[in-house]
Amino acid sequence: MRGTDMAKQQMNIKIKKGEQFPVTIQRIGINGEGVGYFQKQVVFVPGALPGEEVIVEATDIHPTYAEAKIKRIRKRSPNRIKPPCPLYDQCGGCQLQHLSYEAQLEAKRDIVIQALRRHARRLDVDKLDIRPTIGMDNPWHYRNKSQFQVGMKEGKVLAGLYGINSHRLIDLSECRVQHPQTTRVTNIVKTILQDLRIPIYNERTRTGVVRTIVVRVGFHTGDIQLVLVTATKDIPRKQLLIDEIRRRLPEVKSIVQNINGEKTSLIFGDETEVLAGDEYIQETLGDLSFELSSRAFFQLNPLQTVKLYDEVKKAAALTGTERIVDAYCGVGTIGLWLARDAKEVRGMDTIPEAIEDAQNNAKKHGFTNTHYVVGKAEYWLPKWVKGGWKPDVIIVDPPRVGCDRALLETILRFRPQKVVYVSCNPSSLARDLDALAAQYRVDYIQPVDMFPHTAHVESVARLVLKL
Ligand SMILES: C[S@@+](CC[C@H](N)C(=O)[O-])C[C@H]1O[C@@H](n2cnc3c(N)ncnc32)[C@H](O)[C@@H]1O
Repeated sequence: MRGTDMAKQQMNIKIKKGEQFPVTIQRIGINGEGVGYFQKQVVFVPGALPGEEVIVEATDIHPTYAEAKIKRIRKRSPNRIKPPCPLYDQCGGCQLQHLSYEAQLEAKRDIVIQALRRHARRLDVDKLDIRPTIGMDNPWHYRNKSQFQVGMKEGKVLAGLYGINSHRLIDLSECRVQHPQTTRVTNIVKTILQDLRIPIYNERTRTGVVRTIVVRVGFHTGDIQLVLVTATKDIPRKQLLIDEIRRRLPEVKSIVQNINGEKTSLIFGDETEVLAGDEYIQETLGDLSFELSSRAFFQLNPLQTVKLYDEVKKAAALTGTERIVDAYCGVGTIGLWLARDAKEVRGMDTIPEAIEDAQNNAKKHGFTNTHYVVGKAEYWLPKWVKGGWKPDVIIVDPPRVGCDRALLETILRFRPQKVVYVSCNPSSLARDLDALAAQYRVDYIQPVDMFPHTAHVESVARLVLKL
């Protein structure tokens, strides 16, 4: 990311590894690190904050930038606070706990601005309406899903996240950004795995069975789903394991096994089996309820999701006569949020279970104006348009890589009135807005904080067709 961001600058870094020097931090970078300059060379300093003067030591030298660690803070930012989590320095989950929440919100808006300056050369960023980040009233315990890797250390089962820039597993028996139920369930499952001596997967030797414990909680329903991701289909003492989970965690409504035998950083494999209870859990957003199967994407911060979707609704400004596309629809949440105000909603997603959930969710609420299909957005949109079905508003909510070029080209070719771009990655947002700027005016961008204390920022961009 940094390499490609900086590559265009063709800068030759003369800093040497181990060299110590002062840096004044200018801004927060896309990964949450402080970014400053030393003799016009870009330096990334994890843990440093805008306005701080720090003495650093270069740790890694790249062709266009250096990475450095703080040796001493010469001038502290007034926004620096003591990170509330005792594991913050080790765990790689959060990057901004040392920054006050108000300042995090400002930094996130700035991250969006920086990404636009770098990747959206066609846009006059200074003239864009980039709004203050919408934050949370209480920015803790907001995550509805934990995905903790499982490991063994000195005969003890651990579950947690990998440490900063390392593959060392940090055992997290408590986490301040997770809903307390997710960590409680994980802790009990960890004990059960230990008691029953279920083999834990070893990444290095590629032996053992249990890889990841995934727990998803319905904030508004209290439903809990547990997914055990295993490297093999067989689990020694499987029935005993299921019985023990049911006995000690009767509140878990859905117990699922997902099999992933690949050497991959992806959590889930393609095969899923319900071990006990239901296939789905329920969650509600506003007055809509959703069935969620284990592999389907669902926003991780339900309290902010309602604010995010209200922003999408505001940006779409529907009158009831529009045909809309909910591209990258997941379980259909955005489209259903808007369906009452639209003539027709069509959505697509590559995960078949998500589409099945979307269809069930639409049916359950009695929507007859929705239509969901499995497949790539870049395949379906051109097909619909060629077939004579032309949407008035397109909502895209792609994964971090952004939209496929073919999808953008289809939008540019047939020119719907409005595009609402929901993005979890400012860099791909900026790149795609730059492409769309050939035909669209960026009316405004609204950042929303879905992940307090991390460097992630979600944005809703409203684009209107140029006259
Ligand atoms: C950021 S999620 C958005 C989900 C949904 N809009 C929501 O708010 O819950 C991105 C979704 O895109 C899907 N996806 C990834 N690549 C896709 C593609 N090329 N075409 C359609 N869907 C895709 C993923 O399965 C995932 O559900």
